[in-house]
Amino acid sequence: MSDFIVRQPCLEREGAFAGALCSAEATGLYGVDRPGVAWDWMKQTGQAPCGVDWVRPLVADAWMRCVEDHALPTGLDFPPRQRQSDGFVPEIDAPSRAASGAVASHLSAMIYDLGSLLDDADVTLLLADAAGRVIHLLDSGRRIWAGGMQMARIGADWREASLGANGVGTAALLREPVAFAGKEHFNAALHRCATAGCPISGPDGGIVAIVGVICDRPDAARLLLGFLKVARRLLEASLFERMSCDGFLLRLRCGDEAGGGPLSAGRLFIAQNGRVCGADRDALDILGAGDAAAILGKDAAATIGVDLAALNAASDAADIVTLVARGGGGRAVAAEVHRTAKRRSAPTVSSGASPAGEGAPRHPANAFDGAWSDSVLDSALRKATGLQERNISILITGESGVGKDHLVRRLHASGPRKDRPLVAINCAAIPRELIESELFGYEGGSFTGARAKGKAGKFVEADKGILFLDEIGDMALDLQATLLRVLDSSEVTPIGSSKPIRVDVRVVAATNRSLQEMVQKGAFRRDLYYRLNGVQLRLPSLRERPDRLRLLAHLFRLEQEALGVTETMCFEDDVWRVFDRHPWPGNIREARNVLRSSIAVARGKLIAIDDLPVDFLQELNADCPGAAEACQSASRDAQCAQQGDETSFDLADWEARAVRFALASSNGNIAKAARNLGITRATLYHKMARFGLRSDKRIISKR
Ligand SMILES: Nc1ncnc2c1ncn2[C@@H]1O[C@H](COP(=O)(O)OP(=O)(O)OP(=O)(O)O)[C@@H](O)[C@H]1O
Repeated sequence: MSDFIVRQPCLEREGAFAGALCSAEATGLYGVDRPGVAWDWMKQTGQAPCGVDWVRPLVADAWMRCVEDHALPTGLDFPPRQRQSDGFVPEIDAPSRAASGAVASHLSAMIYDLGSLLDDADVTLLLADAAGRVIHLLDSGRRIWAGGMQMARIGADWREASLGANGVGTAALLREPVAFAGKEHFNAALHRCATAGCPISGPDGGIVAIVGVICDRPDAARLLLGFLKVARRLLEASLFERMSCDGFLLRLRCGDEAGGGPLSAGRLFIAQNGRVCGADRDALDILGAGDAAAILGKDAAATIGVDLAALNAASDAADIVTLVARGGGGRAVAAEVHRTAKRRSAPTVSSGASPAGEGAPRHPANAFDGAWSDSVLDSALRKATGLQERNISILITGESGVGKDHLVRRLHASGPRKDRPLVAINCAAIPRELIESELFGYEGGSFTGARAKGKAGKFVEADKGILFLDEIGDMALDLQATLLRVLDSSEVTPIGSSKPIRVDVRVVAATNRSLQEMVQKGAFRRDLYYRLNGVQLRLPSLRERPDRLRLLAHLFRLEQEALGVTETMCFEDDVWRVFDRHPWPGNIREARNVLRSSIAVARGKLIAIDDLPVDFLQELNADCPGAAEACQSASRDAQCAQQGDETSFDLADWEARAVRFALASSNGNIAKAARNLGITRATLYHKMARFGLRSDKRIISKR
């Protein structure tokens, strides 16, 4: 195709302009892939076409910047620019520095919710910081690009200067919604895709993030852009909801009082000093403020014609005020006025109007605050708290180890019942014959072996608090009927008593089994299922979570703290690759164990693949060559160790690692560590002395 173009004189201007691409119209070629022709020409000549109609002006400008400003190579499939020395951990951490922890995590949670709208659409939804580096990524990145893994991952750099013109990076640079289709992308690696990006503004008008979509259908670019514009409204409205200020909230009405009807749209905040300190996109549109900077931070009296005296009077009299829109010849806009006070604990959502790009000055809220917030957990927690307040039963589902119990504890700690008891009962762990007495209590002497004074059941213990029914799928069928009765009547009758006791409990149930399937098979009562399943919150498995590496990095820090490691440790790049590809059947529980074990076993600050537990490596798919080799080598090592082949394996070293690991995982408990190792305590003390280990947490502080 490229040869063809160069040999076609009609595509190039003659004379003084030789070498420049002529207009597409002038060629008389119709039905050709114009961006494709222009891109091939750019590949051939190393120049960006300028002032011609082969590509949209937006694309031509972006290509020009790529060639002239960013000095990117033309006609290639190139990886995003990054420092070769960058390891995996900096790649994960870097973007979070560019976005406020609170804002990024709030948006990530929202993205998670939006992602569910796109479940079957085969698109990848991402959130990037204001410059264009990915901080959250959802769904089918892998499916779309088998070969594009480097880009479809958290930490990837989508800035135009790094990856060439693309929806996300160019939207960040231009600060406006942008979509690219197929060969409109500067980088050949993106030619199979459509990419779109849309900047998200905070209430103060500054860009806080870019929401982007990638999909493997180049013709879907416009559609993606439409979706993103809707998503932007939702995200910005939700950021506005989080804002608070000492002053006034104005709810604008679109039309004049006579003709506007009940339609109300647009909100803005005016602070006590009389300045406009926040506005949503609708308010900016209604007030004709094309650029947020035209009114944000400005004196309200001077810009929209309303002063503090008018606001005070209107809010006292529950009256409306009239604002003057800047555009449309000073059109009058009616607004309700509400006095507001700053929520002292509210996280700031201020973004600062920091321009995209490296080295741009940043508002303090955009600086990395070191806090990691689990967007999945936060989103579930938000939903659960609302449901709890409305007395709706919550059923938490998800594989073993995904954090169902953890979620309930967080829900209790942060919810309205935090000063009341949280009573957990594991329905799988209590013998069938005892569960009724455990749940409902009994009167003294009501059965053989019963305490003389009787016992209050879990329902009574949990009165005014939360009762957590874990592993509910394991409850016997006949008991399910009794449980349903109690839930419906809010009364329990202890065994041996005829006096019902009224209880006020919020019930949260959890299971890793499919209750729906159990209902179909008749193993779980349908009526109880509906009673418990007011709303179902499904926690995803670790392998499904696009942010798993960030979560692992966070858990890694937690484990180091728990083990009292004082020096900062990190993983080799290969280890992160293994973590990324691992199926994690034990989910977060497994992750914490693996991280703890590798910290304990590692000999230096850098943790390598052979510091990972062998069984963990064995769980890996064979398609992860590095890990498979590591796994083989670890198994070989273990075999050699068993066979006493000291030429290829240092047995003492292996033994020392095993001892350190056993001590760390038993938290310094000698008896437990010895049991786990299958040796006596005396032998363990002997070995500890030989390896210079102590029984407290300091054993794992690095040499
Ligand atoms: N978001 C999280 N941050 C830190 N630790 C977590 C998180 N979620 C879970 N964990 C930890 O992972 C381990 C397993 O979590 P949890 O017991 O809540 O899982 P589960 O889904 O209830 O498992 P099971 O179904 O087997 O009972 C616990 O040690 C818990 O503290």
